[in-house]
Amino acid sequence: MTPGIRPLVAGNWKMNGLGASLDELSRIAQGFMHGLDAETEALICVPDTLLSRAVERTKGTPVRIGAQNCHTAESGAHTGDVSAEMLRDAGAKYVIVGHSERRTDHKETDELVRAKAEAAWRAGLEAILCIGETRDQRDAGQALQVLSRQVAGSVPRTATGHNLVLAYEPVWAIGTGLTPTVGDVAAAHAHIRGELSKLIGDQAARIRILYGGSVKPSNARELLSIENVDGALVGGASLKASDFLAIAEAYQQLP
Ligand SMILES: O=C[C@H](O)COP(=O)(O)O
Repeated sequence: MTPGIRPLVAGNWKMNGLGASLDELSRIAQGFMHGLDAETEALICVPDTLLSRAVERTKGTPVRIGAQNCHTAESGAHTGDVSAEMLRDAGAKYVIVGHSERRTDHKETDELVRAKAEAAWRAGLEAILCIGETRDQRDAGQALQVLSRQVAGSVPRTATGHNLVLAYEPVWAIGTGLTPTVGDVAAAHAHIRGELSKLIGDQAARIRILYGGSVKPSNARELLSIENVDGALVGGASLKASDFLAIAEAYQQLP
């Protein structure tokens, strides 16, 4: 946790969820309506096909809806792509950019990720920008170096605490049940804050840095209590309302 920063617990449904999964979303929204601390911001990033319906389901609740990717252009001849403006039009408030699955599957570079963050801002969305090292990079002792390169290459210099959230997701921890040690998470987050500070100065202290990678109810409290961890980006466990709510509750119970 970082004093003075509102924590964010965000779910990323990835390419999961048909209409029926909106019932889980309704349960999440109910959980935040009744009993969960309003100090913790809640967000679910759904597939584009569910955006409008998800916004409808969460209307009047504290849960916000986001998307998982956007094109850099506002409109044009880009078959199959969706612009940040279109996501905003459908009711999204956030968009994830540079998730490692997109960096790998679609060969997204730091430069492209930076352009997507800027496209998100042009449309009035907040960007959740993902960075993180692979297993090989960690084993080679290059994790912090990789994070430095990704921050310098993909974070626009106009980033502020109002338009950017950073997510540290070690690639090897995503969907594997593995997590870094508390010491490694603390070192990575402190390093990211330092690199942000070199890039954007004082605003670095205002930017939320989420941890992502196999967050579940049983490890949420430990992970979320680490210094400079300002919330979580949750994949698999965000598909089940009871798990997602338990993760958010873990945050609420921190001293
Ligand atoms: O965006 C979320 C992350 O990729 C984490 O996924 P996971 O919680 O299933 O490991």
